[in-house]
Amino acid sequence: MIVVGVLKFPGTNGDFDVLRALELAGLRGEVVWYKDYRSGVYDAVVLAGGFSYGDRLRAGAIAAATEAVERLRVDVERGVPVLGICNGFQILTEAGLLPGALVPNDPPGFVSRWIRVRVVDNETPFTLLYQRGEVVYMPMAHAEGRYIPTGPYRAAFKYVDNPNGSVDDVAGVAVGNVLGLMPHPERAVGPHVSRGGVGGLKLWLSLKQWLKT
Ligand SMILES: NC(=O)CC[C@H](N)C(=O)O
Repeated sequence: MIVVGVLKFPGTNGDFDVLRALELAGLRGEVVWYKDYRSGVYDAVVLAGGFSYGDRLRAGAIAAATEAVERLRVDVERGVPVLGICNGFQILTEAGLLPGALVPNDPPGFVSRWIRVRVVDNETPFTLLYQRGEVVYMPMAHAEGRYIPTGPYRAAFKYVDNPNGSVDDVAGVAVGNVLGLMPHPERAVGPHVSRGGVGGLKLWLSLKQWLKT
């Protein structure tokens, strides 16, 4: 049976929403506490959002130094699709699994509102059902989401109205089967989880198609 692991650290708070979104797409998800994470178990892995370790040091920095992320690295090398949402994206950049850094917003402060993003790469396991250039609506909720490249990178999503000062309007970055995204596709799957936006639904359905379930 196909199972998507939803990795949870102390302070992760988006895991339940991810489970619900997976379920709506017809995928089976399983929350896995970081200490219990093993490589070779999951068909795909989602790092849910939140405030791992209270965002101490830098958002994502402490989680990135755990054994769980070393095990995740093994799965990435084997081609397992991995999605980091918001704090999950911050963990992936801190771990060097995605290029660049996510630094405090400019202008500074926590921004929680619905925004529009444009899909620029529809060749990832999480975006194949979107049209290239399609604009989708999703909520954002972060204080450290300003993307700064540190070398070459492939943007997967771009903000339509840049809310945080990200270089080149970058909202999401992909490398191989790894995708990081600042806004929350798990909170844009229908009225039960959000106020009705469904811009994230195709992301979960894309994964389902990619996994051929
Ligand atoms: N929603 C989240 O994942 C929060 C992200 C992060 N802790 C920040 O505020 O930047």
